[in-house]
Order: sequence, then C-alpha cells, then structure tokens
Amino acid sequence: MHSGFSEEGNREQCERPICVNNPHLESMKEDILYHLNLDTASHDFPKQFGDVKFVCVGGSPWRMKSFTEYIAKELGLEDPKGEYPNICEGTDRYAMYKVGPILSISHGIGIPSMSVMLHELIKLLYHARCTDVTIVRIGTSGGIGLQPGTVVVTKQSVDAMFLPRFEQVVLGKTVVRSTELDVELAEELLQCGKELAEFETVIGNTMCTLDFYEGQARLDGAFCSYTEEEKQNYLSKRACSRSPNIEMESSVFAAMCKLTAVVCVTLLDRQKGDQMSSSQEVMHSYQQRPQILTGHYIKKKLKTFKNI
Ligand SMILES: O=P(O)(O)O[C@@H]1C[C@H](O)[C@@H](CO)O1
Ligand SMILES: O=c1cc[nH]c(=O)[nH]1
Repeated sequence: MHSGFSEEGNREQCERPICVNNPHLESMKEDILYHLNLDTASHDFPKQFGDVKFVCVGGSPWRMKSFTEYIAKELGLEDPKGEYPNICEGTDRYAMYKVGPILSISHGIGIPSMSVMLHELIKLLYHARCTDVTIVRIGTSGGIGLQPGTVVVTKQSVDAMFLPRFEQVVLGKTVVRSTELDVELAEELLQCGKELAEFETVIGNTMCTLDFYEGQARLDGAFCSYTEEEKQNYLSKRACSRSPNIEMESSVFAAMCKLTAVVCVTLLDRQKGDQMSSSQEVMHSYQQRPQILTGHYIKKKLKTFKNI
C-alpha cells in the first residue's frame, strides 16, 4: 500500500488509522517536517493535532485561511478575536490553520509541491495518531464546455493522455500508481451540491497536467507549438467529454491518500478562451464555492458523529 490511509476494513468501521509505509521511520528518534516547520521533538503532535477529522487542502494560503474563517463561523467555533495563527509560521513554503477538528493547508502549484506537502501532512497525522480522517482538495480548474463557476467533484483523476495513472520515477525506474478516488465520498459531495442548490455541481473525471500553459493546451503562454484548431481538437476529444475540468494536483493527491475527494470550481470555459479575464471579485466568489460545498459536507458529518 502506498497511500497514507488504512485500506483495511470498510469506511463504516471506526478507527481507521493513518498508515505510513516506510520501515525507516521507526528507527528515527525525531521527525523533522522541514517544509511545515514542525518537528516531533518540540511539538506534542497528539495534543496539537490528535482530534483532526477533516483536512482541506488548496493551492493558495489566502484561500486556506479564508476557509478556516468560514468553517469556524459555520460551526460556531469562531475565535472572538478572529485570530487564526499560521501553524507553519517561520516558513513561507506552506500555510496551515486549525479550527476544532478541521485542518486547512495550502499546497502551492503542481504535483511536486503537493507531493512534498502530502508526505509531511501524512506523517503529521500519523505521529498525532489521528483516525478516520477525510481529506478534500478545494481548488480551481479550467472547465471544458461548462459555465464558469460550475463546481466539479472528481470521480477519477486522469493524466494528459486521459489515463487514470500517476507516474513517478523512483530510483531511476518509472513507478505507476492508481488515481482512484473514494466514489462514495464523491457521490456524497455531489449530493451536498444538490442540497445547497446555490450553484451548478457536476461529477466527472478531472485531467491533471504538469503545466498550466502548453500542458493545458493554452495559446497564451510564452511558447506555443500548435494552432488554435489543434488546441480545440485536443480539448474536444471524445475522452474529454468525460473529463469536464483540468487542474494540476489531483493525480498525486489521489495516488497518495485514501478517503479523499477533489472539489474544484471552473474559473473559465477553455473552449472559449485561455486568459483569466474575470474580475478579482468574481474569481473570489467562485473560489468560495468548493468551500461552501465542503463546509456543508463537514457540518453534516459532524452532526452524524454527535448522534452516534
Ligand atoms: O488549488 P488551486 O486553485 O491553486 O489549483 C489550480 C491548479 C494549479 O495549482 C493552479 C493554477 O492556477 O490552480
Ligand atoms: O485553467 C485553469 C484554471 C485553474 N487551474 C488550472 O490548472 N487551470
């Protein structure tokens, strides 16, 4: 098993621990999570993070702070002074916030940045002895044939060749890992979108690319080696119809974690253009949609936990 989550038993069973799959960790006296500026020697991880049940991740530090403020308000856990300190203070690689059982962390742009953060996050949750943790990526994406502002819940992450795989070179050899996501969780999130009925929510395969410009068939990068017609042909390939959005992190996220979901808003329709021309106000309101949907899901789950 590569992912950081126990695959033993089904998701209804309680106490699903976080697993690390690395025998070398056992012999380490201390673990330094370098990019998070946290370490097991000077922090009591079980005390600080042991109650975490939901982790939300997204590219920008601003978005993850704003999600913390939003969810705190929704759950009535607001800090009277409105202060949510950055737990990763001292490094500007990533930003992390916590309110009640919800941890919110930024991951930067692209697979390498997400992967480094996930290694350290999974170890953090493991050292904290967390159980039954659900992780959701609340992100942005380019849409294909969708009204901008539509929220896409990812069924499966596919690469730029429409294949459900994540490739990584380990010791000079290519290792291929699956990008299956939790289907039941995706369906539950889709249902939350229906219940809210505030914006369009759909489910589909999300294409994960290594680049924002040529990697996503844009015509507006510093370099471009194809025509508008070739771009349109690529985007409208048959497989694309099952892949309504494109972003840059879902594949490594799916490969490294279980009980996870990807919820991304589309900022533009890529068949109509490439430039991000909407106002900052519109962009910000779109970015709130995955937060609202995920917030609704978390609230529902916390209610059922209380009723158990
Ligand atoms: O989580 P965000 O909104 O940052 O994710 C997408 C994919 C890339 O990281 C980035 C490109 O603008 O947006
Ligand atoms: O077009 C887009 C928009 C956001 N994020 C992406 O990766 N692509």
